[in-house]
Amino acid sequence: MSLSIDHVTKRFGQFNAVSDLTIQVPKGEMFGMLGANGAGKTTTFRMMLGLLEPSEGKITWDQKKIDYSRTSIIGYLPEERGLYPKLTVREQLLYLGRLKGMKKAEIISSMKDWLEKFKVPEYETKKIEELSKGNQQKIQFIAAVLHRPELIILDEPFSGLDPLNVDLLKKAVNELKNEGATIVFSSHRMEHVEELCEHLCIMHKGSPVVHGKLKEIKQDFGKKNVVIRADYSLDFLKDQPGVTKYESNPNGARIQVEGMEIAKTLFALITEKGFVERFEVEEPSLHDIFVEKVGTTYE
Ligand SMILES: Nc1ncnc2c1ncn2[C@@H]1O[C@H](COP(=O)(O)OP(=O)(O)OP(=O)(O)O)[C@@H](O)[C@H]1O
Repeated sequence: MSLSIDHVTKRFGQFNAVSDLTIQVPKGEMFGMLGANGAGKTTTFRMMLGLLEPSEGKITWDQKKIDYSRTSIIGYLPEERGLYPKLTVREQLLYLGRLKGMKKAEIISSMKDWLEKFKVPEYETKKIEELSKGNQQKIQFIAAVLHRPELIILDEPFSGLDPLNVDLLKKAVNELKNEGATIVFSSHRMEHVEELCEHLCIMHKGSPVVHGKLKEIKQDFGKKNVVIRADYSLDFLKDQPGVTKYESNPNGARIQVEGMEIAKTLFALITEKGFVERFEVEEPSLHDIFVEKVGTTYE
């Protein structure tokens, strides 16, 4: 069972919001959709949910088309948060849980459980309008997963949350994944995706520019970053063959190299020169990969 997006294009008039996107999300995995504003993430999600019809291609879950309005296997956190300000958290979740076919006792028990996880059990009787924006977002997340859906689609779930709440939410999505849910989420922040996902796609102007397994994407890229700390200038390494980027800083330098062999050469060169406090070879970041592929920075 998997979510399959097969050569999907979405046009609004002459404009391609999504162009020839093909993605497979295996069951039980966490998939990250990255992209700057307007890259096409929300449009892709709306098509996944059946809220928009692709202009070309098809999207299926377990080989069937999804109809969000008639199924409870999906949980969706939309980008535009939509809760009723005058209702209490309990009333709001009872209402939304019933729409998903849940019984009152189930809703109450699941709600208490989630409010406890988010460390806000006292919110049950508070009105939505009394909560801060970030806390309303937690309630909306609870609304999306209350009924334990198989497929969870979260549009920018981390945006607007403080670091503590980002951590609570990461814990929550990991827990849902460990229980078997398939999770797709979008983010502007590469580090969230690097930390949480096995598979990812970076969208740029409607097209997938980096796509696949995080580990393989990094391996295939080949290049590595060498981080060196030393109390003398490392500028002599700048023009070494195989050095593709050189950034010095007050404590040393961060150098992009073509591969491990070049890193070893740099190591030999600097140990000849003097004492090295730190020499570390790191995997390239998604940001490095994106910049290389698209020739521009992501933000
Ligand atoms: N209904 C629509 N009619 C016309 N253009 C649209 C429509 N919906 C989206 N677009 C355009 O499609 C492009 C992709 O939008 P989308 O909302 O999918 O991007 P996104 O990656 O989710 O961006 P953000 O991070 O800002 O939410 C944008 O240029 C947007 O203006």
